[in-house]
Amino acid sequence: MDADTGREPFGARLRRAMDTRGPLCVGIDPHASLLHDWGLSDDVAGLSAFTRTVVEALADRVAVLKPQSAFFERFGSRGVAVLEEAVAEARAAGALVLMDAKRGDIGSTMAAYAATYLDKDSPLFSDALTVSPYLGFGSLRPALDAARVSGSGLFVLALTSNPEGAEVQRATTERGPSVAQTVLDHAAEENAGVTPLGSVGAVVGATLGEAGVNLAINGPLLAPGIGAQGATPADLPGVFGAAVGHVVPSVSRGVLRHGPDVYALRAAAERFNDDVRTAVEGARRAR
Ligand SMILES: O=C(O)c1cc(=O)[nH]c(=O)n1[C@@H]1O[C@H](COP(=O)(O)O)[C@@H](O)[C@H]1O
Repeated sequence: MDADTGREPFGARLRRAMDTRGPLCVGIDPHASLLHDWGLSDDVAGLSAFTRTVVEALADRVAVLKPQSAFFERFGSRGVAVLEEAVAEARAAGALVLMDAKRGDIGSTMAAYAATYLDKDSPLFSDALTVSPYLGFGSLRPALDAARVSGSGLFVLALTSNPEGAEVQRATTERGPSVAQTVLDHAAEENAGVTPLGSVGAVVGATLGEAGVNLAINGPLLAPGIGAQGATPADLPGVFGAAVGHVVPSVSRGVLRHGPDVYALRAAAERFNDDVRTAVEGARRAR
């Protein structure tokens, strides 16, 4: 328990969930093409049916569910209402909800985003939030403070899975290290001394081949890019090296394409979890 908040911090809750349920995070990304493939209409009714099915299939068994806010926002306030319901239901069923909204703004506006996702009285209150540090890591301070108060987590974009990210993230700072390394160093400072795992995570794409940065941040490493973007669980040891035990591999379409059958969705998630465990264990034995 955190002495100040009385709530178990996100990092500790995530570590336990990864150890008991497996490390996989499944993204809830209701693409129009997936709604079509599931035989659903591309409207709020289709969005709602899709989201309920994913939550019913997976919230009681995977460690993390990651709704991608954009796919809900595109339907306006009624889409956001579907998102609110999904967050509450997934959390009630035992999944940790990572809201993928990639928020980032100047401090005072960032405080409003923090109130939206990291205040326990907000309708969109989530266990963790993805944030962008590209207005300067310090601009995230209101979110870092709010997360600490509510026992929530943050995942800060460091090296994203898309090829366009490199021109910003691999650029070197005046002090020498890359921009991404500077972000990771800030995350490490936030997590210093925390056990068993800090609550400030970083996003590092599974597609990178080799991260080429120091990933020892004492926090979770969200690894998107598995499945539809071409990476596989077997790539994880090569990308993450000694930090692979802290990796939360994230898959959206690679699991969702197996719906709408709930058993097929469960089987797909289980296969990814098994493949990740095999890859991580193999890397541990080889060390
Ligand atoms: O933060 C993320 O989740 C994220 C970061 C990143 O570097 N790359 C990335 O693809 N994502 C998200 O992860 C999901 C990937 O979806 P799939 O490619 O279908 O597995 C999408 O919701 C992306 O927005």
